[in-house]
Amino acid sequence: MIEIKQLSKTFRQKHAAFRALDNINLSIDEGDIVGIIGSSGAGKSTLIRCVNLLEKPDEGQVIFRGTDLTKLNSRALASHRKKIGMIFQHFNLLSSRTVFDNVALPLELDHVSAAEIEKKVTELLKIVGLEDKAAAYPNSLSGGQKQRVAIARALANDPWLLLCDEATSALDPATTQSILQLLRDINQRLKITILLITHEMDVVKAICNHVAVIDHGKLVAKGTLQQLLNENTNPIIQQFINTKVMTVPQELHQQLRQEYAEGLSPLIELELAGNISFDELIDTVYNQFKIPYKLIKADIEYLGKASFGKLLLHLKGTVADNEKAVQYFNKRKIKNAIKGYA
Ligand SMILES: Nc1ncnc2c1ncn2[C@@H]1O[C@H](COP(=O)(O)OP(=O)(O)OP(=O)(O)O)[C@@H](O)[C@H]1O
Repeated sequence: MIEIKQLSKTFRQKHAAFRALDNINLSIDEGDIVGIIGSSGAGKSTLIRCVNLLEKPDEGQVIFRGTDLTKLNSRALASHRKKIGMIFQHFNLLSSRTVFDNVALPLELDHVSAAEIEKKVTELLKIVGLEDKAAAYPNSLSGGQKQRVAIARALANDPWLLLCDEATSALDPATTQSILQLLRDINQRLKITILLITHEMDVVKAICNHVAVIDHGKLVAKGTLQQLLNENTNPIIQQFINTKVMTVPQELHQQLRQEYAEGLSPLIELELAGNISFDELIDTVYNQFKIPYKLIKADIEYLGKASFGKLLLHLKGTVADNEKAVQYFNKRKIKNAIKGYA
């Protein structure tokens, strides 16, 4: 569907030049939902904007269904661009136009007849679940509804590819889920390929079948999420999973001693990085080492049989048994840190 080949982009300012994309190679298959992740400033937006030539790359090719977009004149490019829809974090709707007229805009610009516009917009509003809002103005809509309007507008020209630039970042978690569900439906029912940028693990987990990681303008990893997580070497992916800090609950924190003393038990933080499941870990601690424990906190993501995330365990075994458990964690390469004794 899309092949990005040796793509580079340098922003030149008066006294400085900044290489935002450095020799990116990425191919996206028909029907894929690909997520691009990376730290702030890594080049994600620049990459997605280069795909539809909103940003002109200095070098490289963007081959869209066999045509290199970088080689087209502006007229031919405009015609190919119709098959690439785009949605944005802040929706970019026209506040002076109704929902219907916002969705109709690309069709009006394409000189489609009024009757056809009526039919198409009605159909699109139905797809995004906003049939009853056709006459409303954007200001009267919720964030999720605004994004639905933007999605309907992006679908007006029956695109093959939909680019999403942090499309759910301004939405609450429940609305995010409903927009992701809509994007998944669009992908499956309308067979539209999706390329999205996100900084949210949940978005990748919910809908992406492939992930590309960008760092300082370079593509540093690509594959299924499972593959990338299993590789377990990429600090950006690790950062992406383990963003949450495990704070010790206040009451326990007050009892916590830094040094071991008789009668105290270790409070241990464990980091699961896909090499063991949460269930196996707990089973080993309890059934194999016979250590009674208290699970203080857990922030775990499940992906197939693997688990990712952090947990706080208060191990209440004998000193020798607790020590055996720590040796086991080390052997299984499970990062662990004793936060204190209580
Ligand atoms: N028009 C521009 N002129 C100069 N520098 C730019 C321009 N656009 C982007 N940059 C720089 O290129 C780098 C990559 O920017 P980009 O917006 O692609 O990053 P990003 O990964 O999308 O970041 P974020 O997650 O914060 O949106 C940044 O250092 C940015 O400052």
